[in-house]
Amino acid sequence: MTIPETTNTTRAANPSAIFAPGLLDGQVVLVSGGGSGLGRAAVLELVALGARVAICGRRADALEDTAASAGAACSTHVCDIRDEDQVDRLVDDVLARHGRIDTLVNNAGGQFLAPAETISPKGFRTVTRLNLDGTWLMTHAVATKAMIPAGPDGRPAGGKVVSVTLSPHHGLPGMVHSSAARAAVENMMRELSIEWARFGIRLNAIAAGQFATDIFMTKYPRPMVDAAAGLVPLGRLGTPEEFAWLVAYLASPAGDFFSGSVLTLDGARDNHTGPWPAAGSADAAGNPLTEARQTRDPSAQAPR
Ligand SMILES: CCCCCCCCCCC/C=C/C(=O)SCCNC(=O)CCNC(=O)[C@H](O)C(C)(C)COP(=O)(O)OP(=O)(O)OC[C@H]1O[C@@H](n2cnc3c(N)ncnc32)[C@H](O)[C@@H]1OP(=O)(O)O
Ligand SMILES: NC(=O)C1=CN([C@@H]2O[C@H](COP(=O)(O)OP(=O)(O)OC[C@H]3O[C@@H](n4cnc5c(N)ncnc54)[C@H](OP(=O)(O)O)[C@@H]3O)[C@@H](O)[C@H]2O)C=CC1
Repeated sequence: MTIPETTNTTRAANPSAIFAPGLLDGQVVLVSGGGSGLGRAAVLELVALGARVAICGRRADALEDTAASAGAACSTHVCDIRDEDQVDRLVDDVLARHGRIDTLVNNAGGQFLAPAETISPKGFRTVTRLNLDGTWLMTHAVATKAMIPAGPDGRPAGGKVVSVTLSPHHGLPGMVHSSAARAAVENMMRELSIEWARFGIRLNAIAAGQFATDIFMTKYPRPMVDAAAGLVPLGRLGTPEEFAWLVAYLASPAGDFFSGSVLTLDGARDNHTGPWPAAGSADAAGNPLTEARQTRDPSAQAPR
């Protein structure tokens, strides 16, 4: 029998640049896709703040690599989140190892870029299974095994779920499958935030804009990657650390009143494409065009 650990006594090498050490002492967080990119950054931040973190993904080597940086507070679990039996086993293993799950971070996901008319039924299913079904399987298993059952005080243990989705919300051309699946995940979080409030479970989504992870920089066609920052009003891609800080914030007591929210983290990409003023909206000096004030003709005023 594995004796559950209670504290993270081995702090990660790099302290948080934002939060106080010990902010998440005693917490256990499960991060899917913790072996790379945004998930890995979240793991390192959570461990730095005192949490014990379980990470899952399909590639053992990627998970081990993150664990080597995170230290003894991080356990690795090979699991394909699309497979119900593997997800069941994962959650059992994490509970056996750590004794509880306070926060689930549904970060595992992805898609391929292709014109909608070329996407086969299998291709569409592949992406929706990963992003929607996988997120549901993880959320349901963690809720029913760790958060709805009674905690030490006899009441439901409660907990938090943070699911990664996608900005812009108005559709990302070439990603119809993912645009559809992420919208569904956001509504899943909203719906469950109502149903499961009675168990003390808070569920939110982080709609990530474009972030400079290794895979983002290498998977997609170069011209698109090069153009991406220029489409963001703030003029740059997000950093994985900025994502990790928001995850840590939500996991902390400061996040306790967030539920059913979609937090868009995208440098304003959801609201406008590109810098402002846009082409055609600036004067010769580059300032936004302004309409001339209307001058009122007093003689045209209606008699009292
Ligand atoms: C000027 C405009 C600028 C725009 C700037 C922004 C542009 C980009 C914005 C991006 C925003 C989002 C970014 C991110 O999410 S970055 C993180 C990405 N990470 C991942 O995607 C990781 C996970 N991904 C995967 O595992 C795979 O990509 C996949 C989702 C496909 C799942 O892999 P799996 O191994 O399960 O699947 P298969 O490879 O076996 O494929 C199964 C079937 O899927 C179809 N398919 C797969 N790839 C393609 C492809 N490239 N084109 C078309 N169809 C594809 C196909 O039907 C496969 O079956 P078959 O092999 O039998 O044909
Ligand atoms: N980077 C960006 O600009 C944006 C990213 N996102 C989303 O944020 C999340 C993280 O992205 P990012 O870090 O950039 O990309 P990564 O590809 O590095 O991260 C995806 C992670 O998910 C894991 N994963 C994929 N499929 C499965 C599966 N079936 N079962 C278990 N784990 C799986 C991968 O591990 P493994 O391959 O070992 O299974 C990988 O660690 C993804 O959901 C992504 O789509 C959303 C918007 C923008």
